[in-house]
Parts: sequence; C-alpha cells; structure tokens
Amino acid sequence: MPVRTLATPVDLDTLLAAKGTTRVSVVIPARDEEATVADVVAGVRRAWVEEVPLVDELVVIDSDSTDRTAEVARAAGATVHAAADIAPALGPARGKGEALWKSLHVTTGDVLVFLDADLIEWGPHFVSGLLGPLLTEPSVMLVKAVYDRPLLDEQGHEAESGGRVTELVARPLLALHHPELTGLVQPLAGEWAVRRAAIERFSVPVGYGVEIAALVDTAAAHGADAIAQVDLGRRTHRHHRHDTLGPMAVQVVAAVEARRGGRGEPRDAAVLTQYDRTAAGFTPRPRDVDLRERPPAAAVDGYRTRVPA
Ligand SMILES: O=c1ccn([C@@H]2O[C@H](COP(=O)(O)OP(=O)(O)O[C@H]3O[C@H](CO)[C@@H](O)[C@H](O)[C@H]3O)[C@@H](O)[C@H]2O)c(=O)[nH]1
Ligand SMILES: O=C(O)[C@H](O)COP(=O)(O)O
Repeated sequence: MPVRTLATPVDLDTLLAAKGTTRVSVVIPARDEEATVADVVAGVRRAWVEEVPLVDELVVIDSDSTDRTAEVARAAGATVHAAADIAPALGPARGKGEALWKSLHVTTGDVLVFLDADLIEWGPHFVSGLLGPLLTEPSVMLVKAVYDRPLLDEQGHEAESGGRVTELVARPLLALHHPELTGLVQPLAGEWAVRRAAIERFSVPVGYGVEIAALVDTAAAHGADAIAQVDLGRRTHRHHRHDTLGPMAVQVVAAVEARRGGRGEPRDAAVLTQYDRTAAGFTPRPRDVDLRERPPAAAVDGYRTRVPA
C-alpha cells in the first residue's frame, strides 16, 4: 500500500523545529454548529496559539448558518468569515467544499489543517498529529486522520461503527477506480491537512465531494505516496439521519466520476428522489444536489494579490 500510516506522533520539539517559518492555518467549516464549534475553537486556541505557538491563524468559515455559529466561534477566539462574503463576485454556492475553497482566499498559511465543527470526542492532538508528516517530510502533500468512529445512538450510546457513506460509497468507489487509495482507513475524514501549493491547484467540489476529490487529485498530481495518514485515536460527531446522507453520497460519487475523464461532460446538478409514505401512498421527495466545482484557487483573479506565492 503506498499510503503511509503514522501510529506514533512526531514529538513536539521536532514539530516546532520543523515548522520554522512555515505558516499554519487551522480552518473550521461550520454550518449551524453553535452547539459544538466553540469547544473546537477554544481547544485549538488554548493548546496551539496560547500555550504552544504551532498555529498562526485560526479561522471559522461560517457556511450560511442560521444559528449563532459565527457569534459563538468569534467569542471562543476564532477569526470568522462568512463564506458568502468572500469574493462575492464569483457568485453564490453553498456547501462544505465551498467553505473550504473560500478559506483559501482569506488565509495565509502555507499549510492548512481542516477540522469539522461538529466534533464531540476529539482533542488538540488532532492538529499536531496531522501536521507531523507535513512539517517533517517535504514529499508529503496531504495528511488524513484515522480514528475509531463509533456510531452513537440517540442516547449517545455506542451502537456500531460509523462512517456509513464511507463504507457504502467511498470505499467501493476506491476499490473500483482507485486501488492506489484503498490503503486509506478514513477517506472521508473531515480532519485533514494539506499544503496550499497542492490544494490551490485543484478544482474543488462545492459540496461533500471535497474530501474524495482532494485525495484523487493529490494522487494524480503527486503520486499516492504523497498522502499520509495518522492515527488520532477516537472521534465522535453529530450523526445525520440516513436519508440526509443520500445527497452527500451523490456528491461523493460525482466527484469521482468527474475525475475519470472521457466519461461524458461533468454535471452541475442531479436530482435525488427519495420517498415518504403519506395518506396518498408513496410521495416522491426530490432534492436538487449541487455538483458544481470551483476552479483552482490559484487561477482566480485577485488570489495572488491576497495570498502571495
Ligand atoms: O454546507 C455545509 C455543510 C457542512 N459544513 C460543515 O462541514 C463539516 C462536516 O459536515 P457534516 O455534515 O457534519 O459531515 P459528516 O456527516 O460528518 O460527513 C463526513 O463525510 C463528508 C463527505 O466526505 C465530509 O465532508 C465530512 O467532513 C465528514 O465528516 C461540519 O463542520 C459542517 O458544519 C459546512 O461548512 N457547510
Ligand atoms: O463519513 C461518513 O461516512 C459520513 O460522515 C457518515 O458518518 P456516520 O455514519 O458515522 O454518521
């Protein structure tokens, strides 16, 4: 397997020495995460801004939240940008990938660490762990988290292993089309780190295809051995209902399809139809799924003046 796995974290002194003048940005995309985002921000800030100078920039991208996400994230110590306010001339889009892509335009890190905002069990070692291979091995471009990820029931009890889209969609797709990436234990993990020099050259799906796209694009541009993974222990998060995972699955499949070349035009949208039983029988509930992709950030007018090469 070309994907390298680190079970032992790089020790802190080595990490800080290796960091040198490399700028590190932590980016947390958040849509309606007022319940958990402050804990993630405050944990990163305390450990890696106040106690140890590992993180230069701590940013939350507020992804069209309708709750108090922005307010509580700011109070916890993050710089908060609304995704919709970043480069508005590029036109509107909503989604997790959009939040990550927009972050490239308002951050200055040479290395970006992405963390989900809905984390329940996690720790600041997620950040140092992900940075280890990037700061110490110049050939590594992207680092993914690996962890146990139980599926919690409504009482918070451990039901079984989580990662439903991972098991039913991402892993089968990799088995069929990207055997070089099947060494990844958590291909959809929202906790990952990447060099700006790599991600700024990739197209980025606006939705949940962002993670699998970054893996496929990194392997295509730099080889699968430019991807490493680190064992971070255990992580729990807020679970979606299984029917809301359908649109996510469509976006993951579409991101892989779009990268297969010569298989037809990339599509901008799809309609996913699910069904509710009502008095009238089964009633279709069609959902529009956004499959658009943003162009490589480095090719966007004004990017270089905001973020010098
Ligand atoms: O439009 C959106 C949707 C989500 N998010 C944030 O993105 C993170 C992950 O979203 P979530 O809906 O919790 O995704 P998961 O069900 O946890 O999906 C997993 O699988 C996805 C598909 O690969 C990844 O994008 C996720 O990071 C990964 O955790 C959270 O902080 C969200 O607030 C946004 O910023 N904007
Ligand atoms: O990564 C995944 O497969 C999705 O986030 C769903 O995860 P869950 O089944 O643990 O909620």
